[in-house]
Amino acid sequence: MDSPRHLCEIRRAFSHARHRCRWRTAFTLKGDSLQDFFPPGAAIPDRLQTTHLIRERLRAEGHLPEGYLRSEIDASWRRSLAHGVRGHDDALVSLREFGNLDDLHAANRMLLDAASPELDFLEERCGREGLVILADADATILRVEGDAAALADLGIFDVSPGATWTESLRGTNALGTALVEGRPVAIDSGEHFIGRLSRFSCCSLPITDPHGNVIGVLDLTRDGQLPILHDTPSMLIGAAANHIETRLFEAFFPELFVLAFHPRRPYLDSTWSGVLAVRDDGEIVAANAQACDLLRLSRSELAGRRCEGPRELPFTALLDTAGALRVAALPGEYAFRVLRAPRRAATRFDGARSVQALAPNAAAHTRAQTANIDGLAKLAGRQSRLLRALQMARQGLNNGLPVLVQGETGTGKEVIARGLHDASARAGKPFVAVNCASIPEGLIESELFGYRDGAFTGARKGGMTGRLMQANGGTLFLDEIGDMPLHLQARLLRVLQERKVAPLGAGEEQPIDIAVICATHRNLQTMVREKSFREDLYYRIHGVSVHLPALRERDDVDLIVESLLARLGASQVGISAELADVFRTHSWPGNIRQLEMVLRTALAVRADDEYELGLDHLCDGFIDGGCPTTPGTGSRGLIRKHEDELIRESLARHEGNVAAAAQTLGISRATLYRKLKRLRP
Ligand SMILES: Nc1ncnc2c1ncn2[C@@H]1O[C@H](COP(=O)(O)OP(=O)(O)OP(=O)(O)O)[C@@H](O)[C@H]1O
Repeated sequence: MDSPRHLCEIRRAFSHARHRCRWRTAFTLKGDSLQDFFPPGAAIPDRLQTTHLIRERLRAEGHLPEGYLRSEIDASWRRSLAHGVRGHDDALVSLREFGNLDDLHAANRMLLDAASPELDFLEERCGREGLVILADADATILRVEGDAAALADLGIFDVSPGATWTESLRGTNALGTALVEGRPVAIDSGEHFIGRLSRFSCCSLPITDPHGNVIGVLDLTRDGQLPILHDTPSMLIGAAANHIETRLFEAFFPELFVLAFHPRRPYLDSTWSGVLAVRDDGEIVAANAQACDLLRLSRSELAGRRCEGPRELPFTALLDTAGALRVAALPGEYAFRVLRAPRRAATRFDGARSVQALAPNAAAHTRAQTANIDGLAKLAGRQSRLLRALQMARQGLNNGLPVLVQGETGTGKEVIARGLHDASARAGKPFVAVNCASIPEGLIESELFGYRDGAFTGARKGGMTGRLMQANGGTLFLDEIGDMPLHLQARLLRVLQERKVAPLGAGEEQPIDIAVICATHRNLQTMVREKSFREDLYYRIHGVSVHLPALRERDDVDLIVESLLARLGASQVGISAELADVFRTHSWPGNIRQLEMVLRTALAVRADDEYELGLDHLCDGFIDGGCPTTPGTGSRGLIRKHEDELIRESLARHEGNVAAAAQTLGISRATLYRKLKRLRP
């Protein structure tokens, strides 16, 4: 029940907050009582008072009163609570320092390079007011500019490269919350979940790559409350994020034209202009959010279209005879500027040039020698055989050999495929995963090969770029290759041999440059003997083979538990010796995925102040007869039941939004769709 006195206090502070004026004063948060933070007689900011009282209430009564925080902050505080973050005492929040800063920087080289000029500029303009921070897509800080020492004296001592600021670890904070929300977020002083951060305000903007994937976040953190109106620093940081995204177009597509356009010429250099990456022949490969808004088409609708005139798009883009891209808009429609022409002198689009231009260049290759190789070592844990196989696979990929990853379900095949891509010369290029088991049979062909406008009844207007072409220049990961229908195996074989793709309904073939990783839990040799898998395709994809051991065969379950707990935002939690023993000897039919579910369940049932998981946190019958340890029997059923409940819960929480539910569950959308098939009556 609400305590009337407490509610009254919060209401009073809340109504002051509504009418507050711009406030700025020096204060230091040290103790537990709000009065301790201010010199006698100093004005206490209203929002800080409100949030302080709410935090007190939460501590005393264990629940968050409704209706006092802004709705996005309220939602974030509730998520913070669900993650077990403690608003008053974050002494136990350890810094999840990235093991090796060189690795962290190598893994984010493209983002760092694109952001570097903006960070220097922002430091000059806003460095005295606070900190300018760039973090990666996991909220791990890459670079900090500004007077970090001054802010450290005031209580933020853990803002440094390598420190992770996910919401699950540190509660509501602009960096972590902007990544969860996928949009710009401002956190005003006391709105931080952890009391220690109350005197600071931050605004963060996610940074997306040209395909629309969030790859980082830019943040401005200042002492004191947020100004009511957008002030110069907040506007500068918004423009900076935009410039970084445009520069990423140039870094992502060195072989393409990058164009800016806007209906009004003076706006061409502004943050409102649309940006497109366009091939020599006018085909659009990528578009920024503003381009989508201006043309009223989504990214996927734009990709693959040609700028061919009024019926397609209101402009044309073609090479002239001198090899320069000429863009012409309908009269009065758009103004254009070519931001960057391809590095090589452009010639008319032809297969030979295209493949050459898309092949990994020497610089990328050198980068890949250093980038993320440690990531593979981490994935291999203490399995020296696996590490050797992964090193061979990486070399194989760099030399154009396909890699086949085999292992039982849940052993981490997709994780390994991504790790190999990240450690290869194609790191930073597209990694396109296709789950051959989750796409309806009738759609696999169009999904893989794409189609031209009008290729078949019901085809999307403007056609669609297939997954093979989307992976051009990068890596194609064909998961569950054993489930690919026979007739498509023949088409895939042809693509792998000829390195050319013809979208459905198109006569001409386009050259393609991809590295290929396939994975399966099936025994392909048996399938070849039974004639359900083509022998020639088997030998074509079986370049370097990586066999992933089942969890019961691994002697480093402890390392995997550690990495899973960290990923679940519970790196401060450990496991008891007895539980470690049980984990080591269990047969784990569902492998790492099953272990992850068990840990998720155990974390969910532990009390807030418990930092060691023990046998008591296991589901009933996990150890005794109720959870037998032989594969394929009751244990799988029990784990499945928990898994199904988590899936239903997550879908309900996200009102049926599969992408959001998959993100919360930490699985890919394709995996969630596959699991949903099982849930259907
Ligand atoms: N080395 C690892 N450390 C920690 N977690 C891991 C590791 N490998 C895999 N995982 C986690 O285990 C789960 C299953 O991994 P993944 O989907 O890659 O397995 P899979 O073999 O492809 O599964 P399936 O056969 O069902 O497609 C994922 O949640 C993944 O993040």
